[in-house]
Amino acid sequence: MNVIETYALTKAYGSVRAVDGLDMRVAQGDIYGFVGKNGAGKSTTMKMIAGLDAPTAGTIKLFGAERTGGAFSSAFSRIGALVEQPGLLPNFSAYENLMMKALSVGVVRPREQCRELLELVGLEEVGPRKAKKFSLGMKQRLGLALALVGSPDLLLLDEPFNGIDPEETRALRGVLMRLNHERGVTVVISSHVLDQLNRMATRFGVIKAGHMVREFTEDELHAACGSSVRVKTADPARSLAILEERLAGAAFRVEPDGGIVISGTQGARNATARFGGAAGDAANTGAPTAEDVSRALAADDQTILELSVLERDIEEYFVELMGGTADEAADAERAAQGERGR
Ligand SMILES: Nc1ncnc2c1ncn2[C@@H]1O[C@H](COP(=O)(O)OP(=O)(O)OP(=O)(O)O)[C@@H](O)[C@H]1O
Repeated sequence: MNVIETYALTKAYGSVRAVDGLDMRVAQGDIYGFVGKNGAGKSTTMKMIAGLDAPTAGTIKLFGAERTGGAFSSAFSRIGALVEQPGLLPNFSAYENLMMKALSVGVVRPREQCRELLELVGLEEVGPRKAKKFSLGMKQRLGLALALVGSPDLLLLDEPFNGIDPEETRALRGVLMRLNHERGVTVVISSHVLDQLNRMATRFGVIKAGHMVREFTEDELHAACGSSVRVKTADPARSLAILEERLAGAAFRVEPDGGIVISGTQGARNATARFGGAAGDAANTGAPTAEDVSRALAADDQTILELSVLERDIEEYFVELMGGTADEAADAERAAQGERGR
């Protein structure tokens, strides 16, 4: 079941379309990495899904129930959100912060839940210390605990790793993975820093200028980024037909110059559409080797003009989809590390 579905979701601030016709699908049990450059529209999307902002147009379905415009939906009670600032009461302790929220949302046995949440996020020892004295990482973890009050089924986290050091980052990642594995909580995490998402996300959505560029699973990511073989022959259409027949299970993409790229599942449909062939549902069984490709073509006397093995870096792949350059990605990573060091 999909926990989140958006259809042509749009948010305009005056002439700025922060989110522009976004289609998004998050399935139950996903850890969904929502990736995009600064200003791509991640926060605005998260706010609309959390019910903190109303869409200008489009539809949001939560847990299968539709809502349009800004209408309230009971689905919101199943969502925990850490979007923008954690919203802590600075002069209260961690426990008091949690208790206020637990009482305001009517949690049954609030004391037990608050103690359990403090333990889950590793803040059980902080005692009466006021939240304003906490480190950034501790504030993030308390923000996460607040989002978890009421035991939500869906957690929305906007840039949760921003500004926290590597140790805190690891601790936070561990908590999120436990929530997902042990309690089946679906987690959506937005970030422009790939490193953290890469280590935990099971699905990804890449947003660029307010619209979804692509959604894919972890396996599809690795298939797209694994090594692949590129071959150019004198008769690309015939060569493609031969390769599809002899290398069943691989995926094929035809480039504008007629070069055929053989890899995992990515791009299989392009090849099929272009030559009207029948690539079928190619499962990712790993890319065939250059030898496999040349042997298959040689058996049919195809003339090979070029043959090469391509390696693709995961970060480069994301940067391509997000529409940036590797230098920009490196700058963003340095900026994030700077914030973490402060
Ligand atoms: N309240 C607002 N009023 C006007 N423009 C806004 C508002 N909120 C967001 N925007 C604009 O909408 C676009 C998308 O912003 P958003 O914060 O959703 O992006 P983002 O992907 O979360 O970026 P970041 O990682 O920097 O937070 C940006 O151009 C931003 O300047």
